[in-house]
Parts: sequence; C-alpha cells; structure tokens
Amino acid sequence: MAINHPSFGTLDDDRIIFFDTTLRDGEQSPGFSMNLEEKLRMAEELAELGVDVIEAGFAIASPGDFESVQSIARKFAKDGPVIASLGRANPADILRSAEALKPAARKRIHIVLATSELHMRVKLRLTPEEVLDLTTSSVTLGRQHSDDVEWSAEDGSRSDPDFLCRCVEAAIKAGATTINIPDTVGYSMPEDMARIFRDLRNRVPGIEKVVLSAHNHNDLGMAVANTLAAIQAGVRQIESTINGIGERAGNASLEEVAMALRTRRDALPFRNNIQTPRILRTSKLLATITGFDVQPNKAVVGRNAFAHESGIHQDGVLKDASTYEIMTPESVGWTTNSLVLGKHSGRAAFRDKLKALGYGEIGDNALNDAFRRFKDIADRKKVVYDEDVAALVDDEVVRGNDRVKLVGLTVATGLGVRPMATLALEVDGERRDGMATGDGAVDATFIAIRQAFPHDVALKLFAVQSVTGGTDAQARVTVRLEENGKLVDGQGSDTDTIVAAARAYVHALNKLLAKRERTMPPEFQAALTA
Ligand SMILES: CC(=O)SCCNC(=O)CCNC(=O)[C@H](O)C(C)(C)COP(=O)(O)OP(=O)(O)OC[C@H]1O[C@@H](n2cnc3c(N)ncnc32)[C@H](O)[C@@H]1OP(=O)(O)O
Ligand SMILES: CC(C)C(=O)C(=O)O
Repeated sequence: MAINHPSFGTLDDDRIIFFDTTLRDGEQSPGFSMNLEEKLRMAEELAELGVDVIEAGFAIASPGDFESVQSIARKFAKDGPVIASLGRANPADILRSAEALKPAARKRIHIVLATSELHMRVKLRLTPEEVLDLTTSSVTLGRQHSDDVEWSAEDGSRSDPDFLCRCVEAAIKAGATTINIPDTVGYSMPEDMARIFRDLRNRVPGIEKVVLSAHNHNDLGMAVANTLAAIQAGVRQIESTINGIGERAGNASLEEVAMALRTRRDALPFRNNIQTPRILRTSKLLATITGFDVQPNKAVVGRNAFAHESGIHQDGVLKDASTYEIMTPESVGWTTNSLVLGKHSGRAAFRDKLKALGYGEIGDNALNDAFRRFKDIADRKKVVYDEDVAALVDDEVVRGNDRVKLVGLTVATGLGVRPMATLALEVDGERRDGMATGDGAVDATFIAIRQAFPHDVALKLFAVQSVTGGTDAQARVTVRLEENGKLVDGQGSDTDTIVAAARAYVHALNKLLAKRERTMPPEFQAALTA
C-alpha cells in the first residue's frame, strides 16, 4: 500500500529509501572524523549518488557538528536530499537539531531512545513507563519543528517485543513518520530481523501509515544480510554507509545493499534512486577523505571485487564475463581491465593481455617462451604488472633468432667473499659452460660468459633500471658492447638483477653476431665463434 510521506509525497510500496549515515554513524568510526569542508564535499557526492536522506550529524554533539549540519542544510536549501540531524529524546537535542536544519529545503529530525531492558535500566536509568512517556513527548516536540520525524528504538532488536510494539505505537501516535528499529550491537540474524518487522506490521495500529526502517550494525558480519531480510519483511527505508563504515565493525554498506537490490531483482523487486555507476567514485572519495582504504576483497568496491587471477576463471571471463561476474564492473563504476595476471593465469589471459598491450603479431615460439618466463616471474612476484609483461615479451621477441642463449646461472656472493658465477650457455644448440670469479657478481657473470663463449669486446655501458616498484620489481639492464667501432645495446629484464644483466649481455652479444654475419662471408663465421 502506498504511503503519503511529508518529504517524499506518495511512496509506492516498491520504493526503497536510502538513508545515508556516513556523516553521522560513519563518522563514529574511530579515526574517521571529517572536517567541515570534507563533509560538504561528501554530502555533494552522496546527493549525486542518489541517496534520499543524508544524516548530516548529531547537532548537539559539538559546535563543529552543529556547523556541519547547518552548512549541509544550507547547501541543500533549494532542493536535494532530505537532511537529517540525530538527537537524544530530550528538548535540548531536538531544538539544536531543529536550529541546525532550518536552512534545508527538506529536513528530518531524528530522535533516538533505547528500548531494551538492559539499556533502559543500566544506561538511561529509566523505567519502561518513563521511556514510553519520553517517546511521546520527544516526538511531539520534534513534530512542532519538522513534519518529517524519525523515531529510532536504540537496541530495538534486543528489546522485549511487546514493549517495542507499545513504544512504536506511542511514537506513531505522537506523529513519527519513520520508525527505525536498529540492530545497534549487530546481534541479530536475518530471521530475527524479519520476525521483528513482521511482528510490528501485524500488531501496531497505524503502522501502515509510516515508513519502516532498518539500521544494522556489522558486529557479526550480518548487517547487509539483515538489511535485505528486513526489506523482505516490509521495510522500505534502509540506513547504511559508504564502505560500511560506522561505530565498531560498521554499518550495512550502501554499495552492497544497492547492488544486491540491482542484481537480485528476482528476490528483491524494488526501485531506488541510487546511481550505481557512481558507487566506486563515492567509495574512493570517502577513502581519500578519511585516509582509510577498503580491504582488497571488499564486495563491490574492493580492488579485487572484479579481478580474476586464475586461468580457468580468466578463460571463462574472456569467453563470456557472466561465467564469473554476477554484475558488470561498469555498473558500479569500474573501468579498468579486470584480468590480473598472476601465477594462476593461463595462456588465454596472457595472450589477451599481450593484445591489450599492443603485441598483436608475436609468433607462437616467442609467445610460449614469454609465457614460460611469465610463470616463472609470477611465482616470485606478488603482482605481475603490465610493464613486467611488456619487458619480458620485449625480451623474448628480440631473442627469437638468437644463436647464444642463457640456460643457467648460479652466483655465489656475500660479505668478504669473492663472487663466483657458474653459467651455462647454448650456442647454436650446443651447451657451453663457464665459471669465473670477479669484482662483484656482475663482473664474475660477464667473465663467465666470455669463458663459455670466447670473444673480445669492450663493455661501454652498464645501466640498471627498475621496471616497477617494490623489492620484487623486475630490473631492466642495458649493456652496451663495442667491437671494431661498432656499438650494440642489449636489454635484459628479470626480478634478479644479475640474471637481468646476464640476459642483457647475451642479447648484446647476439646483436654483434648478427652484425658480423651480415658483413662477413659464411666461411669466416665458424672461425670467429670457435
Ligand atoms: C547508537 C548510537 O549510535 S547513538 C548516537 C551516538 N552518538 C553520539 O553519542 C554523538 C556524540 N555524543 C556526544 O557528543 C555526547 O555524548 C553528547 C553531547 C551527546 C552528550 O554528552 P554528555 O552530556 O557529556 O553526556 P554523556 O555522553 O557522558 O552521557 C550520555 C547521557 O545521555 C543520556 N542518554 C543516552 N541516550 C539517551 C537518549 N536516547 N535520550 C535521552 N538521554 C539519553 C545518558 O543516560 C547519559 O545521561 P546521564 O549523564 O544523565 O547519565
Ligand atoms: C541512532 C541509532 C539509529 C543508531 O545509530 C543505532 O542504534 O545503532
């Protein structure tokens, strides 16, 4: 049945209102305080995202909180979301909220009062009858300052069901337009949630005229599941935060609820105003403002939420993304390639990555060799970046017709030890070994190469550069050799700088051999390489 709501007009039964409390409950996360400018920026973004209500703060908490609520109210003085301020069930809090909200085009006074036996007895030190009276008087006062009043039964999910029904009835009679039942300590299970709301709908007179709301905490990781169960039991306002931030383990995360509604319309056939392609940028804005990134595996907005690393998954995604993606990355604002190369990746993803990097025409041999080296690097590196792939493919492409190949290298070095390199080359298919000591690991390696494959050239340049960041980054080494006035540059890359150096030297050597072949008759070639 449709509800006639003071802020929203006619609300059809399939409409879900998103009440965002990132700036109030979210800010209650330790270390997540935001300054005025940051709250204003966040409020702007939340409005763009399409939330229906922004809870801007707790006006009486501090002069700063008052100013934030008032400034956000001013920002939405002409139109925009409903702006709410929370306060306790006492006149001072309610009047402070009313004052701060004055400039807003649409405002809501939000009043909270605990209803559980434990909270009433220990925290409030009030009898149930006093709580009932306070409910009536506070909501009545709230209604004198705003047509839109939300009443929340703090610790409602642990309250006696009969008493909760009486409180809700009193709040509705006093004029509350939204009734919110929080699972304040994140104790409920989805079936508890459903039971609480069904109970209220069955038992409280006038409940059909107000919007029912759920506010769930994540102490047992069930905030989103509880929110969805509440919707299925008749709730039409959900309270949530961006990235699920909030007191202790946080609140139901807006992005997860919104995407569950979008993805599971079969089970949750409801409409809402959330512009889901803005979700990622809103999440990132909050992370930037607070300095807290979401964990990589966070649903919807985590770095890995749409990343596929294993070969079988990547192959499936390349054939049809719906094999492993229940929602599209674009639907929440992701634009980057979701295939992450790692040790579990297969050839299909590797080939796809090469295509994306512009390596369309690589021969099968070079591709296979590059893939083998990629697996080797992936075993050693946490993440194989695009630049790593490019470096190793470049390596393989230029090595396609090499006569000299590096097939083995061991280097022993350390403090007070003269470095020794033991090395194996394949020259025109024939194995040659070298072993040498030197002034450093690189020097020993280069001498060993000259031992395995005697030649007389001058080393003109040796340069090392890091391809990507981190101590596991690939090194790209450039070696310049000179022979009879001819200069050649060789490149090599590897996570091991010495191996990269050996590859670069051998690469330069191959270029020299190619030059010789182009300038000398075949009968002299054998003599040169003997
Ligand atoms: C579940 C929730 O998230 S509720 C919202 C939580 N958010 C906040 O607490 C906002 C920040 N809070 C504050 O800045 C402060 O706590 C203030 C300004 C609200 C109050 O500060 P103080 O006056 O110093 O009181 P203090 O915080 O020590 O204690 C809270 C008092 O409010 C009373 N109280 C708690 N909830 C309610 C309520 N819903 N209605 C009426 N009184 C309440 C407590 O019984 C206690 O009263 P007492 O001092 O007589 O024992
Ligand atoms: C103020 C209410 C809604 C709250 O934050 C809670 O009970 O967790």
